[in-house]
Amino acid sequence: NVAAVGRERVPLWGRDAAHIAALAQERENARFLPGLRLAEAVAPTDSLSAVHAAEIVLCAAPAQAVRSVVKAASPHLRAGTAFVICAKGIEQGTRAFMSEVVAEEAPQVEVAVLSGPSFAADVCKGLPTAVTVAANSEARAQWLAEQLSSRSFRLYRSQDVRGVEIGGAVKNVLAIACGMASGRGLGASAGAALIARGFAELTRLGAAWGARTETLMGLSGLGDLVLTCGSNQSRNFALGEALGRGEALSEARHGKLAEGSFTASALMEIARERSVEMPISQSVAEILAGRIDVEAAIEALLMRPLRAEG
Ligand SMILES: NC(=O)C1=CN([C@@H]2O[C@H](COP(=O)(O)OP(=O)(O)OC[C@H]3O[C@@H](n4cnc5c(N)ncnc54)[C@H](O)[C@@H]3O)[C@@H](O)[C@H]2O)C=CC1
Ligand SMILES: O=C(CO)COP(=O)(O)O
Repeated sequence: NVAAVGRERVPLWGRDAAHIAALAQERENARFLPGLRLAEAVAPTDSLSAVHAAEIVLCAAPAQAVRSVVKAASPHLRAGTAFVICAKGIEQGTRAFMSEVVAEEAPQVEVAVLSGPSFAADVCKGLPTAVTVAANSEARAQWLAEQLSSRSFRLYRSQDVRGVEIGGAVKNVLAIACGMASGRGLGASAGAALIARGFAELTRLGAAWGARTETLMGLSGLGDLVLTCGSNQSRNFALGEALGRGEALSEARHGKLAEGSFTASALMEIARERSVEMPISQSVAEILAGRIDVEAAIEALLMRPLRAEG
């Protein structure tokens, strides 16, 4: 809907023809965003060829599906199209960041990343939100910020593509840990400690990839971490909370997408490769893999050797 502000027609592609037809008819997505109407200009379509005419394409598929979607869209994408990744995650198996996936599958486009604290429902209701858009060139990032900003949806520009995608991927894993602490009833102080120590992990990983401190401390890093770790409106937090209450992983998802649960293992692999210590994220990955339970993970974190802060 934000992309529709000031535009006459914005195609919205989805893979499920029946769902797209229902969306076009009802002008509401009752499952994901109940009660929120699609903007007039949004034109649902099940034809990927719609991307051909676009100057800007926003890709909001789940991270593990981005490669297949981009591969299918690639023949229709023109050279120089601004391809804006909205997914937050790292690809399992290849351990690739989303910008790498897009560069491999559609080398003709100009990749950008949009990320930051923004629950879809808040954005759709027109509540004030601010996020970061990163592109390799300053001019491209500025142009995208101008094209996509509205009064309530403010875009800050950046050239730190990797820093922005690291923040989005890591905060989801950390939100699962914060949810677990909440589900276990560990209290608000423990939640704050997890956010601060989690941010130290995010910063260490970012530094290993040359991310800028301003990026990690900005909207797409600390900003999104605070949002996602502090509200069970977050699906990652809600998954952790359910696990913390003792639900099995198979039930705890409640049919919702929790990106951190798919990114955790790949995150641990890239952290290990670059010798980055990430004990909280590691605990989440091990719990999700069924190697330890929540109680054992808490015990292990509390018994870690005392060290200097940093
Ligand atoms: N919902 C939110 O508040 C925000 C979500 N994001 C990110 O956007 C990405 C997508 O999240 P949501 O839209 O919330 O998820 P969602 O679960 O609400 O919707 C995902 C959509 O992708 C479709 N899909 C799933 N697999 C697909 C495939 N293989 N090919 C094509 N389509 C496929 C589903 O049918 C569904 O329509 C995630 O990476 C998430 O982290 C980013 C910012 C905010
Ligand atoms: O990324 C988000 C908000 O910025 C959405 O968080 P969840 O995917 O955990 O719901």
